[in-house]
Amino acid sequence: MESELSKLAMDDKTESKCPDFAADLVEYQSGFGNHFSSEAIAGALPKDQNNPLVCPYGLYAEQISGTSFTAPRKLNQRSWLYRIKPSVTHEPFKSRIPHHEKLVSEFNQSNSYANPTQIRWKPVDTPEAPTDFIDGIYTVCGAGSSFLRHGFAIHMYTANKSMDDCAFCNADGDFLIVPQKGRLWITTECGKLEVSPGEVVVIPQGFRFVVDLPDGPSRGYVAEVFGTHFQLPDLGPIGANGLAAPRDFLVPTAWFEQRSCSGYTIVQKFGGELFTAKQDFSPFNVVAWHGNYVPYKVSTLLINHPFLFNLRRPDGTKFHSLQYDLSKFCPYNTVLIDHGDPSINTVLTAPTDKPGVALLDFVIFPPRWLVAEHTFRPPYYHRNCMSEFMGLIHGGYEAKADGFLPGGASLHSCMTPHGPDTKSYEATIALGNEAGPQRITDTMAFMFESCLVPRICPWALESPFLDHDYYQCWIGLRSHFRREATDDRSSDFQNGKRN
Ligand SMILES: O=C(O)Cc1cc(O)ccc1O
Ligand SMILES: [Fe+2]
Repeated sequence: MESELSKLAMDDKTESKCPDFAADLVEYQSGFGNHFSSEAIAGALPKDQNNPLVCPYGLYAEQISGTSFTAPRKLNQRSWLYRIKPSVTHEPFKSRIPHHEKLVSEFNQSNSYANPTQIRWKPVDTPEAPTDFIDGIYTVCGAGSSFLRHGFAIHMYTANKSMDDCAFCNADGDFLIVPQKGRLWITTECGKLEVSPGEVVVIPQGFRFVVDLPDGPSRGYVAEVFGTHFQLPDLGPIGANGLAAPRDFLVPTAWFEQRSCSGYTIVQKFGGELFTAKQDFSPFNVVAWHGNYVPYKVSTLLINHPFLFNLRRPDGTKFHSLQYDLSKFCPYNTVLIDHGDPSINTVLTAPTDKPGVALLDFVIFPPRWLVAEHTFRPPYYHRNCMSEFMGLIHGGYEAKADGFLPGGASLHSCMTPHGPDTKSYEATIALGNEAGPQRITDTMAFMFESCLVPRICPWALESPFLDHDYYQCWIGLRSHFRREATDDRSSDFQNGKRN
């Protein structure tokens, strides 16, 4: 056993930086909330105990706790990592220079604004200057505080370059990353994850990870939660099955490199600020691990549609469209009347202590059938005590005929009225009561919904991508009111002949 690791030590590489996911087939374990275990070298996991005096292969045992030691068993999350050197082997943390000015983890009047207006952003351009995932992530809005372990932040990222001999670690909260353009090759201490648009990945608080961009320019959304973790929603009367299935969540298998490098940098996000610490080896030196505190991904989304991204074939040549078949999420919907609340499409929820009140829900609007009778089928007009941030991964959104574009975003805060734009309203009414079953296709929108009221960061409000005309999309909604009693279900009424 010992000799296998010494052989690896002789293979000590200094040159390879971007792990070759294609050559090194990424393997996963499946399940949600399981107690997983994985060994890159057989026998590397200690038997019968977590921290023996001497671990197999001379590895160090290190625990990472995602909940307090004393959290109730059903909520308790921790993993044991068996690594070549412990994480502590680094120089002191220093404030990162140049400073990253656009990350916030404690929202207050000094760094963000209250604004009840309906807000929409156009998709941002990919940067021209070399920008990696860390440089390219910026906070749009959020509420609460990472210091007080209650709150959330919504970030977006746009990047064009892989991270280079540097790993990110978010001490503030869990990241739920929703790529919109370009795959992410994410190396974590538990192993590798390949995440494509149409999939999402959760990197829990404290894990070190590297983001490589195999397709070049990349863009997406990130929800960060402080003081809690994502879980699957209860299914209530739906029953034991439906929505996101536990077995569709994929967790990495152990992967390590024993690579010494003169100035490996750990970039730690702590209280929204970035700190760096140098070490002389790759932090991806975990030979085996076990536990239930782990990064994971899920293909929640999408049914057979082409994505227009720059992807590479196995032979290295580029192609520009890829057919994903990711019909994993199992949507439920109304089958007779009325538009159901969007909570029916919750993929993951980060709870608060109040039953049924989410710190942050991740909800999707996937392709599906609409069959409701004499019903206004698009999302209803509404005001919500929860706040709704929306993004669009692909295609169009049923409530917005124009202006809500893939890679763009919108924010409808607590009690801010919103709903279908004029064009979507008129088109729906024109279809009338006789509309048969309709299949919504070519779409994947999502919502981060929170019970906390977000404050908005100045750069998001001053962004050149802010859509100043957003309100116009509702201005054309005209009154259809008439005093005579009408039969709401008559096709005349539905056909808009009432004025
Ligand atoms: O505002 C939105 O577009 C999101 C949304 C969708 C829906 O189907 C019902 C309510 C809701 O807030
Ligand atoms: Fe809404």
